Amino acid sequence: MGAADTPQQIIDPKKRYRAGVLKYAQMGYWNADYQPKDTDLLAVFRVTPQEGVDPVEAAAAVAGESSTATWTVVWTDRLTACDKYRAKAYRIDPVPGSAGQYFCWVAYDLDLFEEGSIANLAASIIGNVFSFKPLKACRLEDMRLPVAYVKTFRGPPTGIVVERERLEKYGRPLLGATMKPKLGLSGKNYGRVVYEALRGGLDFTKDDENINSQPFMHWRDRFLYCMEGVNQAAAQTGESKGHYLNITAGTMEEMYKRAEFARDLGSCIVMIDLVIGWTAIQSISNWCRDNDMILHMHRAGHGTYTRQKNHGVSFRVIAKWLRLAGVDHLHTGTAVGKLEGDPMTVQGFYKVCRETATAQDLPRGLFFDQDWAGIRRVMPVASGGIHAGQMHQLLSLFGDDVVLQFGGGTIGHPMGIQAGATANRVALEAMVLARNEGRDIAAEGPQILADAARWCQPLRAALDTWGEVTFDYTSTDTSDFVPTASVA
Ligand SMILES: O=C(COP(=O)(O)O)[C@H](O)[C@H](O)COP(=O)(O)O
Ligand SMILES: [Mg+2]
Repeated sequence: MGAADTPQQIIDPKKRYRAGVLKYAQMGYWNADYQPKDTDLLAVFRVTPQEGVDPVEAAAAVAGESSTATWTVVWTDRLTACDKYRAKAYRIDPVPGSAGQYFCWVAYDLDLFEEGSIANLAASIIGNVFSFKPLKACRLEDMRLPVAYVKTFRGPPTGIVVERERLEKYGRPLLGATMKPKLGLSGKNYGRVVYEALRGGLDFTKDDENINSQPFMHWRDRFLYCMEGVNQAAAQTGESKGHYLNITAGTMEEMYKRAEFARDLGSCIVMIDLVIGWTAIQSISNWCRDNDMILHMHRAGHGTYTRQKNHGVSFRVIAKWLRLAGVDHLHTGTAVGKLEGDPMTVQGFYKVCRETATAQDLPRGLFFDQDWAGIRRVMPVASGGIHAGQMHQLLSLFGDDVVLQFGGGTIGHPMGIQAGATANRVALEAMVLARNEGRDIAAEGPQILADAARWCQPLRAALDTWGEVTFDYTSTDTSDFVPTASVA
């Protein structure tokens, strides 16, 4: 679409390369006839042009500024294969229900990108364009990454299948807990909380995103006491257990040092925060691959740019990049808990993590088919304000391949941490059994939990304490999709 007088690409080289300023569409960054190639990277941006800026020109500007263009004609274009290297905006659609916003579709040639580098991809696609004055706002909604490009990444070092095999845990979600309070515990008390939670029935416990090496607990103390808790709980229960040791630090050298210590203590898993950056993520992923270590990713910081629909980067794009970069676990939302998460949108993130090929699914925010070309699958992590009383909702929404993580919902239990863990384990096993027996757990869930609580006092206490707790707020990040009536 676009106005009939939308500027078209100037073909005559004398006019096209004369010094001066042309519109981006005139420079060739808009081509409504372009047929994307299988090897192209495709992106959908949600663009809000400034008043008076033609949406087509806005789309062309996005294509231009995220590929080869600058604000004026440069003759040095002619020293390059510029027709190929120029990204092409090829389609725009008004966003349903949001006047003044447009979905702009852009195709990028594969040769614009270095193989195996998310840093390079990010610098191109989200490098400058989000500050561009003719746009009021801009959001990267989704990307299609061609198989040829996907194949240049190593992906998750472990993946869902191998993680389950290493842990010998099948047929149910895994259970975890984030340590609380987030900050302040000494190493010894912290290790005790880890032990209690694992002993009570959880598979994993976890450092919080901001636990590194503070004055109250240096990292080595944390690692030593946590592994003591892990080993004791594993020995007493006969189950494999783990604690995500957060190795996030100020330098890469320090992260490697902490990762090596975790390995030497026998930990099966280490953790990093998203804020360490793409290059650090890829480096530590390679280390995990070489050391048979599961890599847990906490998406700390993402909400600063993923949450608002009009500006930033959708988390589905971040999830795609993280799968390529190579993480084994990824926080992807709970839908029912304390943090942002529209159920359909969150299910879209889970599809990105877990499927071998992700089909277009507009109601879930997925604009493209995505072939993952054999790279391993990421275990999503549902965490943030969840409790045993929501078990039926969590299992219905997310199925088995997920870590359900209850921090406050384990440690805040009135009968103690072990009881909190037992409540979650019993709620989960009762719900999985009911589902496997063919019951409709979404509808019958509260009754299934109440029945299980009759012989499990910790579950009874959990339901009495938290059963009524809900976080019913309007989601900000929903897909803007309007189904079209089928023409019979
Ligand atoms: O500490 C917690 C949850 O604690 P609790 O279980 O006590 O609420 C995690 O940092 C959040 O899950 C992060 O959010 P997300 O998983 O959405 O990235
Ligand atoms: Mg946290």
